[in-house]
Amino acid sequence: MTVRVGVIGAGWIGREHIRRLTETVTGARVTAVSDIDVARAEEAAARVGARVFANGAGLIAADDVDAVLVTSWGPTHAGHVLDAIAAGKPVFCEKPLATTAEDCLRIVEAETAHGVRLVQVGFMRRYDAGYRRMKQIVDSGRIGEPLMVHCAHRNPTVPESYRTDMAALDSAVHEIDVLRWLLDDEIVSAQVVLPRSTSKRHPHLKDPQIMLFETAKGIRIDLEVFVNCRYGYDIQCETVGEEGVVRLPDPAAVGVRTAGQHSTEVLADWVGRFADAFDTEFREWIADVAAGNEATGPSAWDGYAATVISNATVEARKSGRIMTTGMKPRPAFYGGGA
Ligand SMILES: NC(=O)C1=CN([C@@H]2O[C@H](COP(=O)(O)OP(=O)(O)OC[C@H]3O[C@@H](n4cnc5c(N)ncnc54)[C@H](O)[C@@H]3O)[C@@H](O)[C@H]2O)C=CC1
Ligand SMILES: O=C1[C@@H](O)[C@H](O)[C@@H](O)[C@H](O)[C@H]1O
Repeated sequence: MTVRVGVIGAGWIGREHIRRLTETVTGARVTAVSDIDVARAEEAAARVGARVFANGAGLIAADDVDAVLVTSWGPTHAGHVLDAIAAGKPVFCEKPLATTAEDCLRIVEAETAHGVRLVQVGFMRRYDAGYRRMKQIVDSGRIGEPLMVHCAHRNPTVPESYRTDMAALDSAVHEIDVLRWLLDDEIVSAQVVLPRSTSKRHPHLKDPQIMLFETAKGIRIDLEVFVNCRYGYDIQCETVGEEGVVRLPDPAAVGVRTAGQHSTEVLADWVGRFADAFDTEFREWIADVAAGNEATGPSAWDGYAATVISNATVEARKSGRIMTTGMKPRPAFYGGGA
């Protein structure tokens, strides 16, 4: 069966995913596109022979849309995801699932009432080969019980529209999700320490930031988010256990020896760094939809958890205090226990 996908939001990542579903993933076809910028929707749709819809609701209701991909701006996600659940259609939502905990919980409640998992959230790092290998090693017990995790999330630059809160909401949210998954543990508190800001930032921005998280088992995580590091897009992660250390590999790159130096390339952005992870993420999603299976990737509950923790991180920075996340207990529908 070819899965007919409708895409809401034809911006940067929407166009990337339309290309991916058309050229890289087998068993999928983009049949519908909607964007509040109609010219953008028309251009993206014309490339793949899809129909253009004036709004997300019309696209979700269309007979030739089997599954929905939401790649619009964060604050619009909840409405589209809720419409897809109401229509009983699988929906892949780019991060964040929703920008408020309340909206995430509305989605969780709607999906639970529906009774089958329809929602998958776009936390693609869980599909990265390096993170997957790290998880195998942590789970195998080879490094003993994890005690600490040291991470860095560096972007070369960000646009002027990037605000200080986005270091947590837009960037660190990826570590927040992938570390909950890697450690099979919950983040219970957040703190933010602000070093001297780089002179290379837009004046309104606090950059870099050091985020400190504690998990329910007492594991300590330190995360440097530095979005004007200039030199490239660089994601680092090292888990320290009682008997060893496991470190995320750098992406494969050839070594160049010339002019008295030995160098390897640092990638420029998340598009290249996580290209393979995005491909795997979509292959698995399409395979699940085609087989009529429940969604198996990051769930609406994971989306809720990431939003709660990233919002607590923003509050921690603003207040200068350690903030507990105040997360609700995980419902049985999402694998929670008594
Ligand atoms: N997984 C990842 O690594 C990444 C995820 N993202 C996420 O993807 C989403 C989109 O990001 P970008 O593509 O960078 O933004 P963008 O601004 O390039 O594109 C968003 C598009 O959505 C459209 N749009 C906004 N509201 C809409 C609505 N209600 N209905 C239809 N279209 C609407 C806009 O006109 C725009 O064309 C964000 O939630 C962002 O956090 C973005 C980059 C990387
Ligand atoms: O999601 C993403 C962007 O929105 C964000 O701005 C970047 O910092 C992340 O690395 C990227 O994966």
